[in-house]
Amino acid sequence: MILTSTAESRLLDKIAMTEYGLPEAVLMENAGRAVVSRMREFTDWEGAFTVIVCGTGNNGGDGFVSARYARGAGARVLVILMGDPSHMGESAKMYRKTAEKMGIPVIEVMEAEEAVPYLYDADIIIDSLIGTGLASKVKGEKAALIDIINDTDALVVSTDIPSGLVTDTGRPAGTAVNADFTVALGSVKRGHVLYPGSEHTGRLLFSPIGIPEEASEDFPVRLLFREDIAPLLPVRNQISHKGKNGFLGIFAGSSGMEGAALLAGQGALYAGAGKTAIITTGDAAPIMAGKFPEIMVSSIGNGPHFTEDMAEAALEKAKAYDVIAIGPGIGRDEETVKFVKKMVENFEKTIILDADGLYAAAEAKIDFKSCPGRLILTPHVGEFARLTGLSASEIEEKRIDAASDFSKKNRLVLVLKGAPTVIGLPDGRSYVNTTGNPGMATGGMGDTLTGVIGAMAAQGMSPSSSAAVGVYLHGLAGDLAAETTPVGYRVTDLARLLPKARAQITEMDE
Ligand SMILES: NC(=O)C1=CN([C@@H]2O[C@H](COP(=O)(O)OP(=O)(O)OC[C@H]3O[C@@H](n4cnc5c(N)ncnc54)[C@H](O)[C@@H]3O)[C@@H](O)[C@H]2O)[C@H](O)CC1
Ligand SMILES: [K+]
Repeated sequence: MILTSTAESRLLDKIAMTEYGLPEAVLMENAGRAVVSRMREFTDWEGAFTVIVCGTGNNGGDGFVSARYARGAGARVLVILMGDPSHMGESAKMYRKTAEKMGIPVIEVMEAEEAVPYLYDADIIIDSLIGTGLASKVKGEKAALIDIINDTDALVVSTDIPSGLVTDTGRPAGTAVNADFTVALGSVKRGHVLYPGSEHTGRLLFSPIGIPEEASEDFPVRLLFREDIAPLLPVRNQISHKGKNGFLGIFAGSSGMEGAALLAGQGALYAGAGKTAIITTGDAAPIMAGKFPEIMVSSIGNGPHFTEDMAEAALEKAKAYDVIAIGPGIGRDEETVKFVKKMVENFEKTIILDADGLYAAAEAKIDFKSCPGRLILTPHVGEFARLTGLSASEIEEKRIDAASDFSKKNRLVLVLKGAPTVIGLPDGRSYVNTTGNPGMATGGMGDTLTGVIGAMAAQGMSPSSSAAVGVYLHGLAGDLAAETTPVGYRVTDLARLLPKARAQITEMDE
């Protein structure tokens, strides 16, 4: 499913109207009706005192349509209109008249205070004050009205996007409605999935409004749902044997940081890699040996961490692997930085670069475009800040564009971890993941994800698909873990749920 910016959602409306001949009034009718029909599953309109708060834009127009359908569903309805009615567009004006013709009371208010008696009495409030047309910081009486809506204990349903939320960034423009439900109309917007927009949105529902799918087929940002992932998963047929499911070599660990390497290996194991090897340093190997009988642990050179002179032997060893991962627990010694540089600039198959492997890449100023291999980088915001020179807040402000700009410029796959995780593709398109939860913000989750993505790539998937499936699966396993223990579940609990998550994806596909 596509994820749109404000400009893209406006373009979609325009294409629908001009190229497909769908009048604005039809889109608006579909929108207003969708809000009421999608909510039937979650609330009983019958007898509910419903106050529809309308602005003077098309979001308000949707609200006048919703008033009719809520009435039709048995609710007692009343419309509060705030703003200069002369600003209303033709469709919105028309639907106001329709509602009034049916005897639906429309109360024009200039001050938020006037709306107080109705709002505090409401069972349900439909928030149709401002949608994607938010122009700047919400000012004056509309801001006060939003704060009153948030203060009531009515069930709040936002039309298209919570009023006051900036569609492109998910940030409140001064203040924003805290909705219990938001019905996204025609497309899911970036503000619905970017933090804190995802909190203001509440439970996100989606409804098409008649815009043909073709209109958006080349839009660059897509949300990853199960139906996007299922077709990408390699089918494990009966005769499949470990050789077919690929060989992943994980160059990881150092003295005192053996755990990260083991967690990456564990992630690969439970994600179905055919064979998994951990290659580590002389001092770290004995600590790891035997922890997972299925994982071959070997070492190159002696000493506490990787050094440049180990690179030749490592590249020799790496010939046996289909995919390698570099980084979990390798440390930041300058010799290790040189080791990583040699590996990344000479290995010709797929490399997942993570954790201190990313630190090394930034320190050594590796020119990713000139590397012979297919790269997948998996930074969290801090590692990405070091790679790009952007600050963490600059990145969070434009997480989707920051990821896709970087992946396009460096012609690689970038997994920008966080809420939500964004996958930038070499051609500048991007995926936004829809699985995962706050319980996953703990040490070792990233190491595990490296192993999961490595396992997907080892099973023959392209770097883009490996990243998409790996991130989705990892988050889904985290959601399964959270079902039993909301917070405080261990990374290992998540890893052990990977096979169940994978089965859940393929089962539902049959
Ligand atoms: N375009 C279409 O074909 C369809 C759009 N749909 C709905 O329309 C809105 C977008 O409508 P738009 O007319 O562009 O503006 P809004 O109604 O979202 O907002 C304008 C409204 O808000 C007030 N306002 C704007 N900025 C501020 C501010 N900073 N402070 C206070 N008030 C502000 C302005 O005065 C107007 O009253 C979209 O979200 C959909 O809901 C249909 O769904 C489908 C057809
Ligand atoms: K709204």
